[in-house]
Amino acid sequence: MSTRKPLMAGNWKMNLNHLEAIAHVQKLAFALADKDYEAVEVAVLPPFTDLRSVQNLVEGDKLRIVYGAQDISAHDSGAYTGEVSGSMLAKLKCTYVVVGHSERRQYHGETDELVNAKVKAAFKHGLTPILCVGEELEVREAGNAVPHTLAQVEGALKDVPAEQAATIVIAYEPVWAIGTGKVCGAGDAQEVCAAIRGKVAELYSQEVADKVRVQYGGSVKSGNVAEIMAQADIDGALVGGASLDADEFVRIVRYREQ
Ligand SMILES: O=C[C@H](O)COP(=O)(O)O
Repeated sequence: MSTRKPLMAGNWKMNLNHLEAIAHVQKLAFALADKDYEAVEVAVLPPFTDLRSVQNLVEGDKLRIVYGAQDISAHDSGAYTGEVSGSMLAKLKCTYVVVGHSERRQYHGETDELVNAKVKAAFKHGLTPILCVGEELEVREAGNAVPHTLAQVEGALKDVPAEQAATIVIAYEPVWAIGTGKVCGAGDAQEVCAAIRGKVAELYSQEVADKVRVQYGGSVKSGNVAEIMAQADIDGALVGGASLDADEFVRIVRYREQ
């Protein structure tokens, strides 16, 4: 039986302004009971502009919800217009930061090298990366989902020490399942997530691999989360669209009750 605590994280993407964020987190806090936080870790990943408001709420009301950002600069500081540094996110007491989301890879040209630099920047500033990996539809159809995804894992972890790697969260998100309503079959998701853990064991050790939490992401909803979470190598979900509906996200967090 795994001792890894499941992480249910809501990636809001470019949705909810800071006022909406406050209302949303209040709703989550109101609906979640102590036993929910004991069973799983609940995280929200709002846009940068919401982080201060979420921090004030979480600290002011001592909420057990944690939060993080959706991206991080590979640079520490300086003339990088539009970028947000790891030290800025750490100052806002972020726990997590999403790195290498397929939308960043696709629309902002992020390469494995840049993702690797961002993973290192996150660790440098005491943030836990949620490293996103996963294949496009044509890659899956060609039968290359596993090698494609493992190459992304290896690229992102290049020169990352074992003690840091053991704390990372890796989110397997098949690109074709993101926001499409097409969820990856639980067995297929398990196959890739097990291969990800195997790759971490190969790069480091089985001990490190056993500590790493591997999430599934891609059209997760209350109706499919229980089957996904029943898989041996899946330790949580990275939820996009369904995390914008507080009631639905709470149902996802409570997947064990289904
Ligand atoms: O980060 C979250 C994923 O991109 C999944 O998004 P989705 O749940 O809307 O498919």
